[in-house]
Amino acid sequence: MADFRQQALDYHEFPVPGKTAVCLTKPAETSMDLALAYSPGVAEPVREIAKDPDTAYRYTGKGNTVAVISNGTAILGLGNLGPLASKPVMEGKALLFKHFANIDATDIEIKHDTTEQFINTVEAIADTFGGINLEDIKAPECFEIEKTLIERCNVPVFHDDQHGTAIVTTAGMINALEIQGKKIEDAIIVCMGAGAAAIACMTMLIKCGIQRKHIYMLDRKGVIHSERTDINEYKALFANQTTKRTLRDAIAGADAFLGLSGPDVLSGDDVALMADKPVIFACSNPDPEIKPEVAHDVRQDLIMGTGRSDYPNQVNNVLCFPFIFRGALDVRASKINDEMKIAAVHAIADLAKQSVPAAVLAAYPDVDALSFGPDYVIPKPVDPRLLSHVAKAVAQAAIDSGVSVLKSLPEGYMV
Ligand SMILES: NC(=O)C1=CN([C@@H]2O[C@H](COP(=O)(O)OP(=O)(O)OC[C@H]3O[C@@H](n4cnc5c(N)ncnc54)[C@H](OP(=O)(O)O)[C@@H]3O)[C@@H](O)[C@H]2O)C=CC1
Ligand SMILES: CC(=O)C(=O)O
Ligand SMILES: [Mg+2]
Repeated sequence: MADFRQQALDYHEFPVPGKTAVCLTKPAETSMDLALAYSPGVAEPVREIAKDPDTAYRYTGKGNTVAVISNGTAILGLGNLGPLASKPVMEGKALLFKHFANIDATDIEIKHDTTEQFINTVEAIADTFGGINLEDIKAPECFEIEKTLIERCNVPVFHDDQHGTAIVTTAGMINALEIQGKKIEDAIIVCMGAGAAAIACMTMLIKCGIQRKHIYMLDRKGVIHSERTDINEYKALFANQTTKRTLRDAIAGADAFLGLSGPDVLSGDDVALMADKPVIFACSNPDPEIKPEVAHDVRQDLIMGTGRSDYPNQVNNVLCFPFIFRGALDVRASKINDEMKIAAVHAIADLAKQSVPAAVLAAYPDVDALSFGPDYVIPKPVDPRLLSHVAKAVAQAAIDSGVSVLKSLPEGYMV
């Protein structure tokens, strides 16, 4: 473990600090190149954009850029460690945008006093980019921030921890429940955590068939129930009329547990109380709510997922955000709406049922085979088909729901 820590630090430090850099897309060798790139040539696109702002998509990189913006208030499951400490995660998201979807992402970490100040800062820079990916901003402020920015910005604004996580979790949960022979409308689910990711995941699961009354949501103080007077308006949407108060009360007989909280909050004894053939997605990063080996020691009939790359079933928003933005940017969607999100859910879920290409297996040397089943409920992030499947479904949904500038997919798109 000490070795891994040093390896991770070395990865970030060498051969140059950080994980991203800028590259040029045009020549800059000759005096003519410079005359075109800079003065006097650059004045021509300046004049065009001043006349018609839409031409920024034609003459600048705007249309292929996303800003990854954080204030560091909920960095993974590590908590509020401030904007600068969030930079490795934001650079990491930029790496994933580029590697998986060829989107040029810029990380921006914002220091602020008030929520309004944060919103104003993002609004002021939003036109520079083709889209805004909000990241690791804690609840409940994240809800107002995203809503207001969607209203005020001309480009798609997407809080990844809410919707990216919800899309991937829902895709995985649909498949895992199917493998366990459970109907989604009958499933009882315990959600540990009541923040950005948890609220969005439960909202999306309801849209895809889970019954609201079958959800037990918990925060640090226990079950969110209708007699609590200390809960915000977002948690209140999930307040049940129930006598259950603790995780132990809620987990007894539950079909599924979703962890979006912190490390080691679910014990083996809790897992033993779940219904037959349970599903556990312990998605807290970097340390899950329960270690897979602890859960598997207790139950053999379990489907287990985590947010990490080093266990089967990685339930992580990386399966979504590069690809949903790819689709949205490619048809110039003005927003990322529910139709696009639900299209992404089904594209991800369906891909797990198709046979896995050799390139994916090659990236997991410890795995002999991957096929739809308990250890493979969701595609691997390295699966090259995610790009075409998810981006195409999302782009088509944007067109069909009338939020795109392009009115049909470009000829040969993602074939
Ligand atoms: N795998 C994935 O793709 C993703 C995983 N996550 C993980 O989800 C977690 C939450 O992230 P996010 O929603 O953005 O953060 P927020 O700060 O918005 O929410 C955190 C929530 O978790 C609760 N919580 C934290 N620690 C505990 C604990 N020990 N016991 C019970 N509840 C706890 C908090 O309770 P209270 O309200 O009482 O403070 C709060 O409701 C993180 O661990 C993060 O890594 C997030 C996004 C994606
Ligand atoms: C994966 C991610 O976005 C998180 O843990 O916050
Ligand atoms: Mg995050």
